[in-house]
Amino acid sequence: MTPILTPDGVRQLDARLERARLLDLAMEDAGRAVAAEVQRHWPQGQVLLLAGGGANGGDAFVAARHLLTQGRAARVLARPSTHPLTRLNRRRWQAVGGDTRPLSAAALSRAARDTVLVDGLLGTGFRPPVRDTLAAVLEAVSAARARGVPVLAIDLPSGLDATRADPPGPSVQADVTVTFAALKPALLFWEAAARCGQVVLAPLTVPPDWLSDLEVAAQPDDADLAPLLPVRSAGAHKGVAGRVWIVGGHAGTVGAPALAGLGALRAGAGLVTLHAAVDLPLVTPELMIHRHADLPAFLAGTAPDRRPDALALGMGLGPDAASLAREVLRWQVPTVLDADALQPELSGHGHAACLWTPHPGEAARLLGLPTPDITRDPIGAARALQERLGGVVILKGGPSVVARAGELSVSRGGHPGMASAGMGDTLSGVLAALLGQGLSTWDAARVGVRLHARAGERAAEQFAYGLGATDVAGELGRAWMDLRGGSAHLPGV
Ligand SMILES: NC(=O)C1=CN([C@@H]2O[C@H](COP(=O)(O)OP(=O)(O)OC[C@H]3O[C@@H](n4cnc5c(N)ncnc54)[C@H](OP(=O)(O)O)[C@@H]3O)[C@@H](O)[C@H]2O)[C@@H](O)CC1
Ligand SMILES: Nc1ncnc2c1ncn2[C@@H]1O[C@H](COP(=O)(O)OP(=O)(O)O)[C@@H](O)[C@H]1O
Repeated sequence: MTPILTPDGVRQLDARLERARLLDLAMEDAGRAVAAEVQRHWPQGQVLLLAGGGANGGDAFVAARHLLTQGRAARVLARPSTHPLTRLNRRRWQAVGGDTRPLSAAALSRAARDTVLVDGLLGTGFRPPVRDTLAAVLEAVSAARARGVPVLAIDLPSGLDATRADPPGPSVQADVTVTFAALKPALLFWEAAARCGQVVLAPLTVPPDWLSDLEVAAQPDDADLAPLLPVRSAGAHKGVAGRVWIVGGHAGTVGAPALAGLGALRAGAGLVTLHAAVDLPLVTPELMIHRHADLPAFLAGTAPDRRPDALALGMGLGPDAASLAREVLRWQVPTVLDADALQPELSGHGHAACLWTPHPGEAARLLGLPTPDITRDPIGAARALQERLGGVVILKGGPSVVARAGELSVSRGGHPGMASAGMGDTLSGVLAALLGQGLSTWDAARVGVRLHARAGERAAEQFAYGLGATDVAGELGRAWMDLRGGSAHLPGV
């Protein structure tokens, strides 16, 4: 029987051939980018490339060919492959005189001396746990690195699951990771990111629609955020620069609202008032402090024209936080809900100008999940929180994820020293200040987390260890100028 293509069949075949051609071009781009980074970071000496059976291994063969033709001593240790493009690039490598030996832990240990190692074993197609003899190979890579052999990972270090923020088992520690087309969660978050070393994002010359229907999150540059910063006109007075309330504090946690107030002040709020049922410390004389014998009655009785432009509620507020939150949510004023106000019973009571700011523990409480489920997949968790709570959600961490309906953003920067008590309180004040100066909830969230992270980076230059929330608040003004592009000069001033 002889097969015949219908007109539709001809068109489908054309589309398949075009896709195959694009995949070949993409692998060529990927391997070329890897070779370029090897040349840039380690311009001398031998290069030993490890090729797994999938397309990650194909990238290694392409890189080896480019390195060899550029005069570098390159060798490949490879797993058998059934992947057509990987097999094609293995033949192309051999056609330029390239040498391939079978991969084993023993062969790797013998060869990995006075060389640069390129890890093309497992990429985005890896599903944990590591099986076969690969676990021993990963150990041999670690042993080589411990002897001082530098490691460059292709797309992501082998053993990491691209979709997860935590290493699922043993994985390669890379000095440099060259990734393609877009960042993956493993390259961004917590411990997995720490395995990647310096991350280089290499573009691929693929059609624009290659990623557009896949992309779920974006990481804004400072230049994207700078135009969103509020600008104070020359004739401004304190009444037009945002009247912000901070509602928080309880016996034992009176510092939390004070830190939020400081954050609000340093983020440019014109008038910041703290409302509490207990005495708050006057650590910042610019803040106005009101103690209320009956805080619920005070909030319930606040007439619409006395309400603030924005508020943050929950920092150290104690067990009444959820009922107080319900009261202020009725006002429909831009509101940051943090800490004690992050209770599951508030689901369905929010509004569009509501900004929820859980850390992973609070996110776990809101979603009724164990905390490791949140830290394993911060992007998925932020999306689930937003769907449940509405408005905009910031899932705090290193880095933080910002979610609104249908859109996700991952912040840049920050510092591990920011993992200290009170840091989130300062952020809630910053966010309330930005809302009070007229930013939308989405813009306030993205600008606020970046401003806070940048201030943390700056403060860490002085107090890398033992970083405190007040140190970070003190750097907010300089962080603001950094985001603006280094200029203290405001338009029209
Ligand atoms: N992003 C882009 O646009 C581009 C991406 N590109 C590249 O493609 C890569 C993805 O390639 P991919 O899909 O072929 O998968 P890949 O990561 O090589 O893994 C498959 C191999 O791993 C093995 N394996 C799996 N699980 C395992 C386990 N538990 N334990 C042990 N082994 C296991 C599996 O073995 P098998 O199951 O077949 O026995 C198979 O051999 C991507 O990371 C990037 O480098 C560029 O080429 C071009 C543009
Ligand atoms: N490792 C880290 N890298 C970057 N930022 C971090 C890191 N750890 C914590 N942060 C930031 O510090 C803040 C901590 O907030 P949170 O846990 O709510 O503190 P608290 O409840 O004590 O005020 C968040 O904004 C978070 O993004």
